[in-house]
Amino acid sequence: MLLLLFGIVVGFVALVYLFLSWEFGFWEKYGVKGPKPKLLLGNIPYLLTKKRHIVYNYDQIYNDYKNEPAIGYYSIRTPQLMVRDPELIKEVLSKSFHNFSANDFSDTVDEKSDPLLARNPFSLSGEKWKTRRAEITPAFTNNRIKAMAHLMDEVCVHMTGYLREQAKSSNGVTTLDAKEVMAKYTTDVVASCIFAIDAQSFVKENPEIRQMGKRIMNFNFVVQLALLVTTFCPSDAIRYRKDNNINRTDYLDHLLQLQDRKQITDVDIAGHGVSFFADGFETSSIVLTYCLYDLAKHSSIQQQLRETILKAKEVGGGTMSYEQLVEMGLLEQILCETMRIHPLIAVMAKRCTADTTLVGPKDRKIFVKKGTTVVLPYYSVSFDPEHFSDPHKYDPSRFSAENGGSKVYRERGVYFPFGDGPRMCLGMRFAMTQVKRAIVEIVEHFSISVNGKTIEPFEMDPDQFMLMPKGSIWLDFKPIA
Ligand code: HEM
Repeated sequence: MLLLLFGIVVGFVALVYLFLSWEFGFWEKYGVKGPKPKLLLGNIPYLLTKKRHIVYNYDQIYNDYKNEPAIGYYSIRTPQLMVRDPELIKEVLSKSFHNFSANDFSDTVDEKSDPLLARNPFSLSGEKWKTRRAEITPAFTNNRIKAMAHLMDEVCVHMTGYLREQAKSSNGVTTLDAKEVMAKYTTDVVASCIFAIDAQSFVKENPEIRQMGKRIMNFNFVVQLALLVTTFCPSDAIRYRKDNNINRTDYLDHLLQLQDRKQITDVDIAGHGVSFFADGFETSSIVLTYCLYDLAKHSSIQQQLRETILKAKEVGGGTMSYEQLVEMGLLEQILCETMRIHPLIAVMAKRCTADTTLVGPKDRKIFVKKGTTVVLPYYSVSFDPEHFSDPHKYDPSRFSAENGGSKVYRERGVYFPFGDGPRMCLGMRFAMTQVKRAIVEIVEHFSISVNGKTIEPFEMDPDQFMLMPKGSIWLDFKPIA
């Protein structure tokens, strides 16, 4: 009896072992080099142990295989491919898009249990993705964003008032978690642009919509999005606008026109609204936080930007036009460098949608099987001295017009903060506008410096999907008289 029990246990352990290690010869079979995986953990141990952020595992793999165009590794037990060569990165994002048209987690969202997230282009593939993307693309034209710019102005007034108040009650300088302040700003802008509501993040102590936003970023989507929608469902806004014949050139207006033309449902509208909210506020607030941090660290660049802003306003007769804002060269360079030196994500993960062979330098052939996850190591590429000289140095001038702007790096396949190709970020123009508007507002009215509460050098927080340092970023805001 004891022997039988022993046999069952040994058999079970052997089965588990086989299950976990079955695929471990995969990359060797296809002649793709890569690190030896560990049982249970594969090559991304931080995924399970959470000792550090997974970005450090990916970065190690990237740097250990400098001469390989692509590296085969294992996520727990699953073979995945890291594409390292910039030409191949371009191939995956653009040239061979038909073979890599899905995001890694596309189609994992169930439309029945999560009808709203299932309408986000980010989580779709194939025809459904095409349809949803086509539905909202016209909402992000230059004219539509220009028409929404005054909503950003309104939020900026609230933000400046809030920061001034905070400074007044703290002897002239206020120390704040910059990420929290920037999230208030982007939440209010996005809520105003989608639902035409004033979320009052700078007024209320604990605004409901900020609470929802925080929970959305905890990835407990099903419950949270339902909550968000029941609280802020645009149905009331839709009914009100229809009943009162109100026309505003905002996102909701675009969706209502779409409903007239294409018979989409209220749930479709809510889905698009929630997508905009989820995609729109967190990403931009992190970029904003990092940009303020860089300016706080480099006071001469901060001052140079302040002078540029004041000059532009002088030319504009005391105000800055939308065109002046989006075309301000120095601000563009500063933001490009922020998005390089502080990547938001470790890797961009795509799924191979048809068996294909990538051809690397020296005619190196890499077979990619349908279903394989292919990651593009944005973080590591950004710090690769082969692509960016002195990569850890903050230097906005590398993106100056004389040096060819961001275009040169994009064309080389080494700079893609918004992705590239047919799935490139839909909200890029909107994001850049809301980020630029807030930077201009703060730099014009406040002198900013890094507070000692910020833990440096940064160690990325393993509990967050997007790259944010542990303890957040704390800045001192001092009003300029
Ligand atoms: C600075 C802020 C932002 C950054 C850095 C950013 C970055 C990205 C990236 C890297 C992707 C993946 C691209 C790819 O798969 O090739 C993406 C996709 C997307 N982004 Fe953004 N994003 C930002 C802001 C926004 C905003 C404000 C919105 C909407 C209001 C938005 C909407 C989307 C959508 C809908 C997709 C999915 C596109 C598709 O799969 O077809 N993003 N974004």
